[in-house]
Amino acid sequence: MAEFTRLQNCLALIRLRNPPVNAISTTVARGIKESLQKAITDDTVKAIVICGADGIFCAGADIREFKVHKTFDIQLGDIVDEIQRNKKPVVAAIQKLALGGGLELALGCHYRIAHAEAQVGFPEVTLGILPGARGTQLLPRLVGVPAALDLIISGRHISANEALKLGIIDKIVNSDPIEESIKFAQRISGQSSQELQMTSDMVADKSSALGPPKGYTSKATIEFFFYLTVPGLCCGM
Ligand SMILES: C/C=C(\C)C(=O)SCCNC(=O)CCNC(=O)[C@H](O)C(C)(C)COP(=O)(O)OP(=O)(O)OC[C@H]1O[C@@H](n2cnc3c(N)ncnc32)[C@H](O)[C@@H]1OP(=O)(O)O
Repeated sequence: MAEFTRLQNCLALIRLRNPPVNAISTTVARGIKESLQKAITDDTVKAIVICGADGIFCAGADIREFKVHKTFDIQLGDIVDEIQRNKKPVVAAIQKLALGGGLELALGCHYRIAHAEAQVGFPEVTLGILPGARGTQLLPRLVGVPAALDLIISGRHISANEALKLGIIDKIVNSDPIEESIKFAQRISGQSSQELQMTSDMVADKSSALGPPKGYTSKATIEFFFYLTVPGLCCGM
């Protein structure tokens, strides 16, 4: 499930809870969607923090459901779109792990604050799939196409430090990232929706200005580049 808490100071906290790794099951996805709706439609909420329970953000889609249904049906892409469409700033507080769909959820947020020991990555390739919930568009916007390809194709987990250097994470802390995210969300909750919209537009402009990386000129690479960067060309979630 996902727990919705209305905090003081005009903030809402959405906490993923699905032991042992807060994987995104259909129930968790529904909980996130409902919590987001509550936070977005409540005019007294000015900023939103998303975190995980029990010291871990999220290890991605719930592979227990995958084993039963042979497919993931969590509509995570819709959730990421909703976060991005919404005008209130959303901060992801990353403790320990943000993998697969967990990283896509965090990439959909406007800011990411991680604990120094956290790790992030896209392990989808180890399941024979590609990130399908906007990760293939959002990651290259932040880190560029070659680094995004490397992470998506290798499936490797990287440290918070490497993620910070690449630009995936905005800030690393040695203290509790949830507390830090709440403080940060409080600070930015004064930002007008117009300012936030301008920031989102700038990120979108930057991504559409990206061309295929120099030296990568084969037709297959260019097609893959567009697959990576153009929303809607991506399969299924
Ligand atoms: C579409 C697809 C989308 C959106 C995706 O997100 S695909 C990606 C799905 N996620 C993964 O493939 C991650 C797989 N898990 C791991 O790599 C590791 O388990 C871990 C790094 C998350 C933790 O490793 P470790 O500390 O060594 O511990 P264990 O491997 O022993 O795992 C601990 C328990 O957690 C359960 N687990 C792990 N990942 C998931 C998951 N995604 N969904 C459900 N449960 C998960 C794992 O089975 C262990 O459970 P128990 O055996 O202790 O009951």
